[in-house]
Amino acid sequence: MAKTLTAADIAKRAAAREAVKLVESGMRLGLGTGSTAAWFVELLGERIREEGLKVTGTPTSERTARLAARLGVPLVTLDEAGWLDLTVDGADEFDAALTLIKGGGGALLQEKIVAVASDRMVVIADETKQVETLGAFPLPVEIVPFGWETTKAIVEEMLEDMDVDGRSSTLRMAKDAPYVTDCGHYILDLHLRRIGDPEDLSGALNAIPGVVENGLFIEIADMAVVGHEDDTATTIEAPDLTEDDEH
Ligand SMILES: O=C[C@H](O)[C@H](O)[C@H](O)COP(=O)(O)O
Repeated sequence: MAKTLTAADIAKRAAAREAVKLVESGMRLGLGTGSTAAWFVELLGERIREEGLKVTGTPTSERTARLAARLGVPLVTLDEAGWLDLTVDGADEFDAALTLIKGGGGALLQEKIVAVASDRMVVIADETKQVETLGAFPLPVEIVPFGWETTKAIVEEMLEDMDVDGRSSTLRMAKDAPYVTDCGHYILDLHLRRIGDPEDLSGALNAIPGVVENGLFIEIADMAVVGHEDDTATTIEAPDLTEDDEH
């Protein structure tokens, strides 16, 4: 029996359906992670099967790799691809500048590596992800397991000097043990409520030795495709990207 789609599923699928139209034969694609990106992979698989579209996919997580393989999307690693034409991925929040919070599904590090190695990054999301100011969604930060409690304390101390409203953080758990990313790291979720200066915060986080990467994607997305519950989608271009196509 076919699964009944929720309003959110319809909106996510609408965004993915619009984004999959951007794919042309011969493209090397970056494949995002999460429930919205999964719609894109599914619709891409459909085009491959029905139109004989020739593309390669570079997955940003083991989850996406499994899904794409099942749907018949030919997979290559980022190093095999060398560079990507287009990456399509979801987001937990995005603002008018197309600054994103990502990592709710724990894949932020590979997602960022893949996105910056792409000529074009398109974010797909339902309209609930669009915010005026980032920060209601806890900011994921990927950290090294060694000394993680010390790293957590340093991060929280650093937050005292940042333009944010909350300063607590929690180690992400998977049942009774810390959640471990595909790259073997932990994730700290920062409960900031409001991020006044994403660039400042991102720089300060990444300057801490135990921090591997944070979930703020700044000037990486070129376009957002926003899906709506009535099964339509609208697009938003990034306002402030330089002329240079490559990130
Ligand atoms: O780590 C996960 C990714 O950044 C996802 O793209 C993000 O969490 C959005 O996921 P979803 O489309 O399921 O809301």
